[in-house]
Amino acid sequence: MRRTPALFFAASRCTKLHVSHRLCSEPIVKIANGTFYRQHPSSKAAPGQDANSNPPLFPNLTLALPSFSTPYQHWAILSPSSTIRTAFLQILRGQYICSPPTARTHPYLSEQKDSRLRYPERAIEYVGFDVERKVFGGAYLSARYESLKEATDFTLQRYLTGIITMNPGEEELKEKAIDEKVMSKVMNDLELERFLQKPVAMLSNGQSRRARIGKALLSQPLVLCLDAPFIGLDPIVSKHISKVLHKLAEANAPRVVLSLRPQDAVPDWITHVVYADENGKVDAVGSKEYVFAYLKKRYEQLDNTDTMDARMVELKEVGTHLTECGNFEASKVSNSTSSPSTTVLSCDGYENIDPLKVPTGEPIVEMEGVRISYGSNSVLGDWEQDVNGTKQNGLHFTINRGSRWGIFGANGSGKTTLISLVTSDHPQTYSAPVKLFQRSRLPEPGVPGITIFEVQARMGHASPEVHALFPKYLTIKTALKSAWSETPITKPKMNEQDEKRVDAALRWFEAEINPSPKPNGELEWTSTTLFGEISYSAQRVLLFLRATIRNPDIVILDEAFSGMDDLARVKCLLFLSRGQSMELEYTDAGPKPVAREGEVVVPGLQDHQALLCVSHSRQEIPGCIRDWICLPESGTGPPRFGKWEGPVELDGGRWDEIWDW
Ligand SMILES: Nc1ncnc2c1ncn2[C@@H]1O[C@H](COP(=O)(O)OP(=O)(O)OP(=O)(O)O)[C@@H](O)[C@H]1O
Repeated sequence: MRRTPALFFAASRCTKLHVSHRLCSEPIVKIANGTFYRQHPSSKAAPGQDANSNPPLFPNLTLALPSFSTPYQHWAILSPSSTIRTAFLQILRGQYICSPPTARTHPYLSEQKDSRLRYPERAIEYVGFDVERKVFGGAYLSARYESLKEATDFTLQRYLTGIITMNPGEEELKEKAIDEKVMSKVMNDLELERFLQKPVAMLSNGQSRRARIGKALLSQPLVLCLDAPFIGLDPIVSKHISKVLHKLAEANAPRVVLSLRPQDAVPDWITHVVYADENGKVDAVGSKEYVFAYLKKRYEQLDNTDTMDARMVELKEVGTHLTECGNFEASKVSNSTSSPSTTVLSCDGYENIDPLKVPTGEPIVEMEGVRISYGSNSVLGDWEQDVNGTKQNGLHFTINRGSRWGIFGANGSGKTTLISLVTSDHPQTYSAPVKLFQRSRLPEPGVPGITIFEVQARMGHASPEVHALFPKYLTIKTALKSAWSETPITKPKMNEQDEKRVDAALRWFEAEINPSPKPNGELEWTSTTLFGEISYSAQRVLLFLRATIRNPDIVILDEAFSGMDDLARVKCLLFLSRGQSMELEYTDAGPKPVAREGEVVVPGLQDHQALLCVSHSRQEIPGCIRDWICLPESGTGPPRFGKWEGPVELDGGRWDEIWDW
């Protein structure tokens, strides 16, 4: 797909038309026919580095981000690739090499009296949400729950002010003092006041997300670039944050630029969009209406073509998901059901009403009246629950072999806390009424307690916390093999069949993991490429494989798909359910699972396994989930439980049940 000169003309004309009464105010960022590179385009590839590892990004980009405009201009970058989205935001802040160098300027910044704001990287703040716990010092789940605080466990208040030394001197306090009015406005807007005295390591994902936006706002930049700000936020908080951002953007305090994934609903207040493909080529840029009309047209043209590749499918999805209430899955189902002869399958191979029931076995996790609180703050189980017709205190929750659970609830409702009781990372697993594999952590008369090693050997766990702490210096192969070891850095205990599984999975996912994939099936790259060298999305894919490849008794996927590129996520979901027995075929109706001939070294989920999945995004819910629990916000009653007869992807009503809409 090419960007045409006509398209560019239309886009720039539209940009100009929208800057009406303040025509004289200079743009904050102006790019005129610029092409960008990670390294200097004339620099030679380092030994061992692929010569194509420095491709041109956003070739011949023309764009102006106004300092003021009437009507408003609020920009977003949309791309299926997280790397491209991030690169775009960084380019706005003066990062990456621009060719020719004069093609990118920041005219409005040179007018600034405050010298700090004359530098693009200071005037234009970037907040990315990759591996965010690391920013907060990084703590494994167990450490998050220890009551003794470490020196790095500074409070949210200190994090926000940047005063993180043990005994700050007067000078530091003065230098970092924040205007009270600014502080209280930001705290108010982001609803952060009640967490100010909490150590940052203890904040939930959603809370820490808001904290990071808050910190960026306190430095009072001219522009705030938010990279995938809605990942991991529950739908209600997402809406709230979106409203807050809209208000800030309207006041130009600061201007806000968002990066969005194709499956994200584009907030209604976004007026201008850059759509770039996964190689960094801009397909369309300009007003939202213009870009969407363009994508829609492409979408309709695609409807008449037979050949589809992954990129076309991606574009098609974007073209059908244009507004905040866009729901392309629903339209896909209603379109497809018009032909009764073909059975519609979710992208991971499930029928809308799934005729196959996985037999459930004995309980492997039993919670009978769990209540977790910190001091006077109860975070889980502060309710009366109906258990077989009688009211009982605390959380009563049983997970059987073969069951597939979705664990939902608003940000801060206790999902990760619940998971930490299952993984035994929470110190209160010892005292709380929790049984794992029918044994308590502490010995009981005649029954030895279950050890942490035994528990963790029987589970596979992928989550943002695991990701944040995963050693970046391991090779891809060692990282995956660590599924068979007690910690990522200890020697795995594997047999020949296990080794075969590792190779099969890495071959299967080479396109998603290897930064320079070669379709020759060789695996040398897996021993020469490091975990830290692959993209964020690729790291997520690898950690997903690490959690599932052994077919352990319990698979825990806590926000495991968030941050994965779209097509990688779809492929992982299919692999989770079907292993190598099915593959994706790209058709004009989207990616479609089809049976595959050939040896299956890695199968999908087995009957002896239980699956626990936590996510806020409908696209990330595996099609096999049949039971769900929705945890309440503190003080609002017991959790709600429900069942689905088929994949949530094929019926939007199932998703609405959870959020009680
Ligand atoms: N060690 C701790 N001390 C005090 N409060 C804690 C501690 N750990 C977690 N919390 C609080 O417990 C509540 C539940 O947190 P949890 O991370 O389980 O929520 P969550 O549902 O997973 O949220 P999210 O969707 O945002 O990830 C939050 O309010 C969090 O701040």
